[in-house]
Amino acid sequence: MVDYRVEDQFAILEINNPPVNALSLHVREGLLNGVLRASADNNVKAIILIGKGKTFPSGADIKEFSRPGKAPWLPEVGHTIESSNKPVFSALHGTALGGGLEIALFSHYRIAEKTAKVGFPEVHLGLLPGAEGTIRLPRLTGLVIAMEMITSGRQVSAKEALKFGIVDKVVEGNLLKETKAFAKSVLGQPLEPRKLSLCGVKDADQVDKYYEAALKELLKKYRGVIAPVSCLKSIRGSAQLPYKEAAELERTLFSELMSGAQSAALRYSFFAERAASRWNLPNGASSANSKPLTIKSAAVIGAGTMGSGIAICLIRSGIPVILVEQNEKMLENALRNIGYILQGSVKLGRMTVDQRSDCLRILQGAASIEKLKDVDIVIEAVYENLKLKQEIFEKLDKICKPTALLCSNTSTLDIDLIASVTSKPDRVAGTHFFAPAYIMKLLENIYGSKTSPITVATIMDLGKKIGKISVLSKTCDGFIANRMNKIGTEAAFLVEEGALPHDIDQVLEDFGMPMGVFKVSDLSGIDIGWSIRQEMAKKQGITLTLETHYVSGERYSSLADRLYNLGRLGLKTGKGWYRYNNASNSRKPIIDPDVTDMILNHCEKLRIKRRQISPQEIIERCLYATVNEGFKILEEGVAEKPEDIDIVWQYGFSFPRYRGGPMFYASQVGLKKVYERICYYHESFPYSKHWLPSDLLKKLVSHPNEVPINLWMNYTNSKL
Ligand SMILES: CC/C=C\CC(=O)SCCNC(=O)CCNC(=O)[C@H](O)C(C)(C)COP(=O)(O)OP(=O)(O)OC[C@H]1O[C@@H](n2cnc3c(N)ncnc32)[C@H](O)[C@@H]1OP(=O)(O)O
Repeated sequence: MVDYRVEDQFAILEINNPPVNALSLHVREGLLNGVLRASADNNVKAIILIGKGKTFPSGADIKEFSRPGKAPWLPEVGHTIESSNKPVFSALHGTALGGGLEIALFSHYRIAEKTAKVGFPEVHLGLLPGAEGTIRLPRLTGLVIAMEMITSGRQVSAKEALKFGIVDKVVEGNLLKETKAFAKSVLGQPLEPRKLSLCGVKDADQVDKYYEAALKELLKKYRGVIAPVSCLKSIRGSAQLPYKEAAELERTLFSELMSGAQSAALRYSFFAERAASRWNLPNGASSANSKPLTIKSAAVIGAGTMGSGIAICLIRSGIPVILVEQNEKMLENALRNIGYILQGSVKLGRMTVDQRSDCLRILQGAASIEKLKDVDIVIEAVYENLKLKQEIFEKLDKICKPTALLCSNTSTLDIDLIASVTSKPDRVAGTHFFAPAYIMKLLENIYGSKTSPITVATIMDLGKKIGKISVLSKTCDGFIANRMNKIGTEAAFLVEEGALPHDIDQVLEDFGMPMGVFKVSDLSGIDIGWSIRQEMAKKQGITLTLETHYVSGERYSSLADRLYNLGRLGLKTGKGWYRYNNASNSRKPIIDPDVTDMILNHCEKLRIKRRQISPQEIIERCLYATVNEGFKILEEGVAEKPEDIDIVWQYGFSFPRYRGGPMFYASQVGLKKVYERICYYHESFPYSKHWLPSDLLKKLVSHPNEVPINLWMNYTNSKL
């Protein structure tokens, strides 16, 4: 794991632990023994630590965090490095992160290859740099930079690292050769001034001022997240306490974070995100054995908000797009809007003026789909109507080249029904983007019963290329995301039973959702849900009224239909579940007594006796109903693994990452407890089939050993 050799009186300790040279036990042992051996060797003048392959260590081995660890610990290795009687040089390339950077900070000198990046990403794992990184970095950079880097987890370039004083030299070419050359230039110089444990923090007298300012920012930016504040406390300690005491404080704070629920969820999320990119189909095809096609050109059909957003994602990644829209005016508007949106990105510094021009150069509008015969992929994004989509796919089947992939941005419709009108159903799939498509990171890809592995591999790969997190779902009504989301349904029932919309929103926001369900509904428009409900009623041959309380034996709430009838369509009409001050163009929701009256009237008409509803019940009803559906989705193979579901929730519905996702959250609450509450709510609400307990959940609780491992999490010790 650490190869030791001596060259030109340099002991070279080459860390060899692919893929990222994580500081696993054997690496720590290798470093410790290597430094001791080199220090005792009279033929060695200096020691060089370097990573083999693509990077210097990118951190501690996160997998080790979930099991009892073994000494030597990183600080012990670090102090052995610092106290060596020979100068130690860390030669950085790739991503020198976390524990990797800490090892470098224990070294006496740091040389970085020009493209290297350094940083402390621990905060993304709900941790702090626990091998004295919070004590050492401020000694090099001063407090402000250390606070910014550690609390944000930002990776900085070699050039910036040089400016901040983190590295001593940036080199090009052969890193080892350049490091030796640098080492020769400083050999013989005293080591004491290079030992950070002996240095002070130069702006220590300003610490309270910097701490207060940074804390204020953090509390605003990371509501409910604890690690950034702990990072800050530890950095404050670095300035206020003697080195040893500061290191003890850091260790205490690190242990608290490590044993907490937030870090467990964030570490799980790190692996879940990577697991979601791996997929297996029931026929044995998988991401490991299927190669994607290269997509060189694309078309998007429909120039509405979704279509335009999808086009932006593609052109931003250099894929030329033909945007098809029959309505000329709409097409013109869409092309103009895309220009404005990209202009906004320029203003925000996310792209340059030239990059914007390059994007617009590869975008063209077209009024008909006849022009699409040469494109590699078509993404249809017209409104959610099966007949319309089938008509389009029938035409595409005749016009497009036989190898073209035909995809639909449907959010609910069965991919098999869409594919059935084509002669090449193996080339048909769903690519479900989330609004706004150019911002939201999730791409929910859907395969039908005839979708080929190549098609799946290509859309998953395309997602990665355009900067999305791709998750694969089997086709079904609503796929993973929309099928599972029961929050809106239960929230409406809770309002009928006694809660008010702002009570529910508050509880959900306190839980960590960025916005409550009723605020979201106002933002997207009350008419959207209304159309979906009307369409559903039409399909079932029923008429919905304001008194409808059951549909096909299922409980139904007509509260949102009442809002629609009152013309309260949400933010766009200045009134919805809340009121908005349109005069000042404010998007701030204001509690509206008219809505409360409307709710009370509704309950009176339907003779619903209202009661006090606790925050606990709101969370349980909204989340456990969703979790129950999640287990049904797993059971049916719609999602291959719970990680896929959690990633859909994090990136599609902004579920707080520090809670992992609904499935992980359930595992932390304890599946037995969740199951019992689901059974209780099923008894209480027999007319809501989403409370019918999932068989898989029942089995997990009663016979966990009979459940295949991929159906439960590999990374956690979930409580059963
Ligand atoms: C006392 C404690 C002291 C210190 C605490 C720490 O050091 S905590 C760890 C801090 N470091 C990090 O958080 C870095 C995490 N990794 C990354 O950000 C990226 O992996 C990285 C290094 C930028 C490389 O990105 P890339 O896109 O090239 O690869 P990918 O992310 O797909 O990772 C490749 C595989 O490596 C696994 N992996 C990455 N980092 C770690 C790690 N620190 N420990 C264990 N495993 C790691 C990752 O899961 C991938 O595995 P795979 O099986 O292929 O999914």
